[in-house]
Order: sequence, then structure tokens, then C-alpha cells
Amino acid sequence: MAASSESSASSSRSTSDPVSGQADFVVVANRLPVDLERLPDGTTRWKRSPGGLVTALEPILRRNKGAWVGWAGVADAELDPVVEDDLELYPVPLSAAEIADYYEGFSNATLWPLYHDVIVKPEYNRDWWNAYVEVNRRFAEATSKAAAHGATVWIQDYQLQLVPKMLRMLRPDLTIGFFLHIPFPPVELFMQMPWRTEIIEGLLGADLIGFHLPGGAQNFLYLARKLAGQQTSRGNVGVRSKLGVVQVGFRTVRVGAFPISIDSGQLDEQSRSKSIRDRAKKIRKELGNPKHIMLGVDRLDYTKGIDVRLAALHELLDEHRIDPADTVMVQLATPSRERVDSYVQMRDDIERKVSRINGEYSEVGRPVVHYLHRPIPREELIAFFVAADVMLVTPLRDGMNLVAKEYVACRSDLGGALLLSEFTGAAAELRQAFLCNPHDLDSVKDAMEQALGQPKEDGRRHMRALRRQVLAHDVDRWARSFLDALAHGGAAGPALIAPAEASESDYNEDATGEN
Ligand SMILES: O=P(O)(O)OC[C@H]1O[C@H](O[C@H]2O[C@H](CO)[C@@H](O)[C@H](O)[C@H]2O)[C@H](O)[C@@H](O)[C@@H]1O
Ligand SMILES: Cc1cn([C@@H]2O[C@H](COP(=O)(O)OP(=O)(O)O)[C@@H](O)[C@H]2O)c(=O)[nH]c1=O
Repeated sequence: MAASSESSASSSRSTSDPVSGQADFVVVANRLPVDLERLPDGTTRWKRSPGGLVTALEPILRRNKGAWVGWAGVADAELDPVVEDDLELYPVPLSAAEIADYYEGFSNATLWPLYHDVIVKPEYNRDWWNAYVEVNRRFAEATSKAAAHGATVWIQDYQLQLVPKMLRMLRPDLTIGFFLHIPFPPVELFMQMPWRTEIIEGLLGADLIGFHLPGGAQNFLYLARKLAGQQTSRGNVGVRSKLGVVQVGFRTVRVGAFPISIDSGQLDEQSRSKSIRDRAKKIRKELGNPKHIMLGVDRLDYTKGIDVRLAALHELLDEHRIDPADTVMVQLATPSRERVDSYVQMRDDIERKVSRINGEYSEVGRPVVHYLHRPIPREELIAFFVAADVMLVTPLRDGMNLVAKEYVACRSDLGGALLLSEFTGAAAELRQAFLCNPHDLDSVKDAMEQALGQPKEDGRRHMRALRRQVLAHDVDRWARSFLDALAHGGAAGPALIAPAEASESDYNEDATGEN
């Protein structure tokens, strides 16, 4: 079952030979890399799960023949383990009530807004918390059954912050890592959380806790001192270096910054293929061969600042700083968390903004904003990256934002410009982008105007520098740096991550891979 292509669930599932307690390397995440989809005719099929966590981890796990414990994306699905040549999937069932309380409630209406700078108000609800505890326990139990004696287990993200402690109690023989894919908030915000001590203690069950940026690691160290009363190191945490330390009884928990990335070599190669180049030309033509194509690619999430870029475009059109006759914007938006209130409201707001702009500035057959509300297949996305002159990445807050890195990896022609919010993790690495403050509309408008008007030679210089960063720091390097740190500080033996088959240029710090 390839996550990138859809296939019948029944044909790819081995029901006769469930494997248990055999895996030396286990990833645990809320979602499996594939979602089970129930079709109207009663049949099912697998489709790729949304989001950057899956994009990043799936290739790593396949290369290392690991096991993945997670939810299959639908309610009440009791599925057997799926065993493939290079991956084992262990589905964890969730009931409809648990999806409402643990996933939509505590994970996405409490933790998600709290950890993203309270862009919308987090809701604190005891029933949701109880469901979160219960589901975290189920994930810990499922992992305990999948992992071999002495295995390395890598737990992912905010939905599963209690699993490290629960799993350690069940299986003290395991080496346990935890990685948070979203920002970890400062003390002033985290202290709102009614169950703040339980969460910090849950995370401290791990041997190594990873964040994208040093700031998240520093916030965590402070809270471990304040809430769990533990001794911690006080020096600065570095990027992939200078780990922080928390002493929990006789155990030492380490804390570090490991910025996630993408399979940049593979994307670079794919984006050079004739089929993608041809499709990119066709997209341009289908859009009416405008002078400028601006592109946004996001889950439809209020953190992503889609409303901000639309507002900037609208004002630039009003001020005649953008000509609607020669510029189009394409917004590709994957549906996300559609039953959470704040997501429903945001969708209405965005769709109103799109129709206002189009109502005022489009001509028949030539909309200014092209808006698609559906998941876009990977190949098609790559063609859009190749076609776009300006990539709009304007989150109000984002742990990393892999889309920004994917755009850069796809531009071996050194064309295009990246407009990037300072409030993304990616901005710490992609300094040659057009950086903007999404809370300041003038800053976004100015950056948009500059990106559109950038002289070609300046653009090539910027893109070359961006590509150097993205090609040298790929997802393999991210996983290896985390797992090496985990192996060297814990009970595990040699590093588990085998290097990807890579061309020399993928790992050459000076390579831009340009055409
Ligand atoms: O599973 P969903 O509720 O549909 O959400 C999708 C994923 O969204 C989040 O992604 C984050 O991880 C990316 C990779 O590290 C990062 O670049 C991005 O900034 C984050 O927002 C979430 O953290 C995942 O757990 C979800 O699966
Ligand atoms: C809209 C869209 C996106 N993708 C892929 O999803 C991930 C998104 O990752 P990112 O870190 O930017 O943000 P979140 O994890 O969603 O918060 C990226 O790999 C995109 O290419 C996709 O495959 N299809 C889509 O329609």
C-alpha cells in the first residue's frame, strides 16, 4: 500500500499474520501515514494523510523498515495490523466520541490554539482532558505490544504528550524519544493550561525531547523547573547541538532543537522531470499566461494566515500597486479539522474574501484568485511549485512549514521568489526569503510587491542561497541527528537510521543543484 497512491484496503491488508512485539524501531503518531476512506458504495480505500508530519516521517520509516502506530482517520475502525515489505502499520481505533473529545476537542481546540500563540481562544474542558488521557493510554498500550525488547520508540506531537510517561511505566526497557511538531509556548501562555503539570511530567517520560527551534526547548526547560520541580541545565540550547538536561530522579532527560525538513533531493529530482515541466507550462497556460502567478498551498487552518495574504492582495489591487490584468493568485487549500468551530468560521471568512476580490477585480473567464478547496495530489503540487513566480507563506504562527522548503527544493531553475512569515520555524533557516510580519499588513504588502518586482539576477542569487540551505539540511539529516542523540544518551545501541540513497549533491553543503 503506497501512501501516495490509493488502493483497496482489503487487498493490501494481511489479516492472518499480525506481528506483535517484533519491531526494533517504532514511530507513534496520532495519524497513520494513510487514512482509511469509506466510499458511498460501502467499500474502503487508503489515501495519503494530510500534513507535514506524514510528509517528513513516511520516507524515513520506509527506509528503515519500521513500525508505525496511529489512528486510521475514521471512527470505530477495528483493523488488523498491516504488514508490508518496508513498513508495518498498527492501527489504534478511536470511537466517534473520542474523535470529538480527544482529537477535535483537546488536541485541536485546546492544545493547538494554546501552542500557536492563542490566535483563537483555547477551550478548557474536563471531558476532553479525560478523553485525551484515555486515548494516550491506548496509544501507549498499542506501542508496548508492537515494540520488541529494547526497541527505540519515537513518539510524535502534541496529541500524544502523555504517552512517554505511560509507556515508560509499561516498558522500562525501551529507549523513548519525543518530537513536538508545533511551537512550544512561553510560560505566560502555557500556565493557562489546567493540566499543565501532568503534561510536563508526561513528556519527561522520554529520554530525549525534541523541538524545531531552540526557543521551544528553552521554554520547556523553564517549565520543567517551575512545574515539575526538576533540576535542569540553564545554558542556551543550540541547533542539533548543546542539548539541555533535566534530572528526573536517576534518569537524565535531554532536550534539544532539531529543525525538521523534507526529502529535498527527491523533490529536486522529481521537479526536473519532463512530465512536471510540461504540466507546469500547461498550468501557466490554463491560468491565461499571466505575467505573475502567486501561489498559496496550505491546510485550511487559521494559523496559516491565508486571510492575511488575501487582505494584502486586496489592498494592493485597491491601491493600483498590482494590476489584475497581469497577476493571478492560486490558493490550494486542503480541508482540515472541518468539525472544529474555529475552522468552520475561518473557511467562511476566507471564501468571502476570495469572492469579494473576484467580484471587484476579475473579468469573465479570468478570475484574479483561483481557489481550490480539496487535497491536491503530490505531483500536481510540484508542478504548481515549478509554475509559481511568488510563493506566499504567511502563517501567524507555524512550527516549521514544509511547503516553504518544498517550493525552494523544486526551483532548480533558480526562478521564483519566496515570501515567508517571520513566525514560521522555516524563517530561522530561510533568511534570504522576503520575510514579513503577518500581524502587520503593510509589511506583507511591501514584501509581496518587492517579490513581484524582484530583478531576475537578484532572484537567482536569493534562490541559490535558499537552495543551499534546503538541499544540505534534508529530512534524513533531521531524523539522523535526533536518533543519534537519542541513541547516544539512552540505552539503545547503534544509530538506527540508515542513510538514504543520495546523490553527492544532496549532501554537499555548497550544492545548489541548479540547472
Ligand atoms: O492530522 P491533522 O489534524 O489533519 O493535521 C495535519 C498535521 O498538522 C500539523 O503539522 C505540523 O507538522 C509539520 C511537520 O513538522 C510542521 O512543518 C508544521 O508546522 C506543523 O503544523 C500537526 O503538527 C501534525 O500532527 C498533523 O498531523
Ligand atoms: C495543501 C496540500 C499540502 N500537501 C502537503 O502537506 C504538507 C504540509 O506541511 P506543512 O509543514 O507546510 O504544514 P502542516 O503540517 O499542514 O501544518 C506538505 O508536505 C505539502 O506538500 C499536500 O500533499 N497536498 C495538499 O493539497
